[in-house]
Amino acid sequence: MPLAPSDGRTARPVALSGLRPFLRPYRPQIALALLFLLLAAAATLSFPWALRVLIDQGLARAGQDPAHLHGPFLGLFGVATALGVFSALRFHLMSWLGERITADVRNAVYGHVLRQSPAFFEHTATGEVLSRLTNDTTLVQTVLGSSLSMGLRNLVMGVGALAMLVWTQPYLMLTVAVAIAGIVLPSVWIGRRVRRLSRDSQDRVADASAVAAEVLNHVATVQGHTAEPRESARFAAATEHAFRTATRRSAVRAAMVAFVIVANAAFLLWGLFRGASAVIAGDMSAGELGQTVVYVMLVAASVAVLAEVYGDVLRAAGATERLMELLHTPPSIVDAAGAQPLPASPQGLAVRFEDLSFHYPSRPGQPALRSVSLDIRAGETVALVGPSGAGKSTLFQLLMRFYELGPGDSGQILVQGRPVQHWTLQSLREHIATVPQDAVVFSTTARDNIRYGRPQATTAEVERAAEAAWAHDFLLALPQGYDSPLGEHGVRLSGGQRQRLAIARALLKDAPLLLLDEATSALDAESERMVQAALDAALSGQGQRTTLVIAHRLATVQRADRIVVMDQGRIVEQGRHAELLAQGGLYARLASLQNLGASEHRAPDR
Ligand SMILES: Nc1ncnc2c1ncn2[C@@H]1O[C@H](COP(=O)(O)OP(=O)(O)OP(=O)(O)O)[C@@H](O)[C@H]1O
Repeated sequence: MPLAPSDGRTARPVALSGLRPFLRPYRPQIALALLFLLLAAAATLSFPWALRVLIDQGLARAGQDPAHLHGPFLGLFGVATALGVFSALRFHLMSWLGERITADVRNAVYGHVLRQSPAFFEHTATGEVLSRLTNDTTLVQTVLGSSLSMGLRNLVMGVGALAMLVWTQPYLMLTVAVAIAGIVLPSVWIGRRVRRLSRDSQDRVADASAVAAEVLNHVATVQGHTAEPRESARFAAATEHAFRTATRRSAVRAAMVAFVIVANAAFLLWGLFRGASAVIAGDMSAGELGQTVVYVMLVAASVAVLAEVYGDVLRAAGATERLMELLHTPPSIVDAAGAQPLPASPQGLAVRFEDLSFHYPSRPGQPALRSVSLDIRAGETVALVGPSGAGKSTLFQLLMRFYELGPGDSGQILVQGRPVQHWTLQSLREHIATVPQDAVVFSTTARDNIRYGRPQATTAEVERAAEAAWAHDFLLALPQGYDSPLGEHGVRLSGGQRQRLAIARALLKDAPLLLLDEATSALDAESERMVQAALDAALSGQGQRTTLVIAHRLATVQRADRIVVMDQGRIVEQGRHAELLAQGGLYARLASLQNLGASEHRAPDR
């Protein structure tokens, strides 16, 4: 299922309700934040009223000793202090909530995405997921941490100021309502256009980042082709586009600011004029006029803020929708009802493929396996041999349950005599160690890289595994030995070293089933012999573990109890090296073409 485009066009504010489960744990903090919000709003609203009292009862009595003003002014200062304290508390609590809830959402989405099967990542780009985890959560955080709090404060204040107006100047209300509509409606219209342009400008920035990410990942290739000026120009074109879109947005926004200021001023001046006329005519006291003006200003300001906040709320609703979509995509491969943990199997796992036919979900028309039947005893070492695309890795993928049989598939996989789904996913994968063809090195220390499959392993165990995999010496020679950081932000390992590290990792995991994909990449003779020696160690577990190895070298094939030859998704031959050579079939042909028949094997000197 492809994910929705991340433009928020269809989002409605109700989409924010997806966040409800994340708000629930923080109900006390939310209640407290609302209380401070109400207290701060009450303090603000009491100001204009105090102003009227001051003007009418204080200033109006000209010629008196100003000492009687001390009390009211001190009172006002008290209100201002309360306003400051309550606002600060509200601000801090709301920001805390915004950050906390966003962090929770981010962790939940990441944890969930990590459980998705490889098929999910075939149709969802990693960049898309990352953008949701960063950009969308940031949008939600802005709204929860600031816009929503601003909106609520202005809503309370706007409604409060309106109520005070109705109470003190009911006849003015109609005029105020008309004026507000005159300011708000055009603002909402312009606001919508600003939002669209904001979205465009964000997309253009994302385009520029995409260009940069690709180029930086392949910077050596770019420099090798002396394409730096071309790439700079391509990036500059993308940033220029982003700049132009952003400029258009700010121009529209500037026009909107001008309109709001002028319209507000016109409305206020007109009100003041009417009010001043009423004071002169004796229909209204000066204090009442002052109070009314401030209330009207409060109403107008809060309406303007609310219109702006609404835009943010819509954008956050879109972001929430996209995050919830990720969070609510169930992983396609999960434990079956009543799945059992796979019991410890010190003699290795027995594996059986029964008349297995399989298509990858993205290739329903092309079978990757056709009626494969293979019985592997516990403790046996089986070499899989065959041309590229024969289906060897597919057997591994299905054993690990990275893919499940779909509607057009048939047969089954048995582990320890039970269908693979009988066992819990976690226990199944805990019982399998893998050495992929392209060994993955994480950007952490060498020690942690080896410990990846068994994080609780002791230092001595790590070193023993490294020694068996012929990795100890080169690891010791690194600048900080086993503590040297590797990978992207550390030491770069050679292809052969990476493979030995991956073998050490698998040996340390010490699982009853080892799935080994022998690397085909060309290594120099010395490196090749080291890798071969490491493989020997991995393959020496006959009787204690079952090993399935996708083999490309004679030495590996010869160590196997049995060789299974695959072609176009089928098993075409089975037997031992000499038997298969004698048969003169596909194996004999492959052996003469590849180094299967050629490479000799001699352990390197330690
Ligand atoms: N994720 C996938 N989605 C769709 N098709 C796939 C996928 N992985 C492999 N295939 C296809 O399934 C078939 C079997 O592939 P598989 O990787 O099992 O071959 P292999 O024998 O391991 O080859 P190699 O030695 O080159 O790795 C091929 O036709 C391949 O293109």
